[in-house]
Amino acid sequence: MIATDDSVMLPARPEPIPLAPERTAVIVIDMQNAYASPGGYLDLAGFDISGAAACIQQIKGVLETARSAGMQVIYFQNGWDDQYVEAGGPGSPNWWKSNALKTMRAKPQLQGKLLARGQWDYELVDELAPQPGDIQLHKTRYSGFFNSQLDSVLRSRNIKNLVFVGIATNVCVESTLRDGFFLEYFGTVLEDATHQAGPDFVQKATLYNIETFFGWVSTVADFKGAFGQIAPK
Ligand SMILES: NC(=O)N/C=C\C(=O)O
Repeated sequence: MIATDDSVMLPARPEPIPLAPERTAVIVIDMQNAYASPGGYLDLAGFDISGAAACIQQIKGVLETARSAGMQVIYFQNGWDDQYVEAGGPGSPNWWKSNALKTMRAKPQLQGKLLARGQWDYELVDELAPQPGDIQLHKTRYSGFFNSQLDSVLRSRNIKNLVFVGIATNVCVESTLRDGFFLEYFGTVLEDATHQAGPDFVQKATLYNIETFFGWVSTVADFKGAFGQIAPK
């Protein structure tokens, strides 16, 4: 952990973590209609997204606090070109495991609609529109570090700490936090600003994994409490 004069202690499990706002980014994972809106991919594929609306409101509060404290906000959007070339064909495990691709194969009327750039499903939810100064990145696989600009964007800004919010905790949030761990980033997830794809136990399992092996777990209230009074430099 890197504590500087500017660091603020964020209460977290398994222990508080020092975060200097200028060395910290909030990573907003895939808050697209696909993952957070009724009629989006996860909903159509049969996942319970009833917790997504609350998650959106929590993230909104986190981003207001982060921006006013001078933290970089980075949005990810997950998906592919409209021909799904970037999704990979049968030679890619993504072609076999992606529930979006599987749903479209089962329901051909959805072909071209799910997670395709230019479609409603791919767009960020209206409530979380990026603000000037925020960075928007695209990814084609679960990890935000894979084949993306994330690492260079962070290194060029001397950012070492990542605070994660978004959907889904057990897939893209966890994948990105884990890859960040291997690249020497300190990852913290705000548990009540995330939502899982699957039963409740997968949320618990992911938080256990993060807290025990890969990073830290905190809450929206603790994040706001720690950074709510800070003015940007
Ligand atoms: N954003 C995510 O966590 N995505 C999870 C599943 C998928 O994209 O198929």
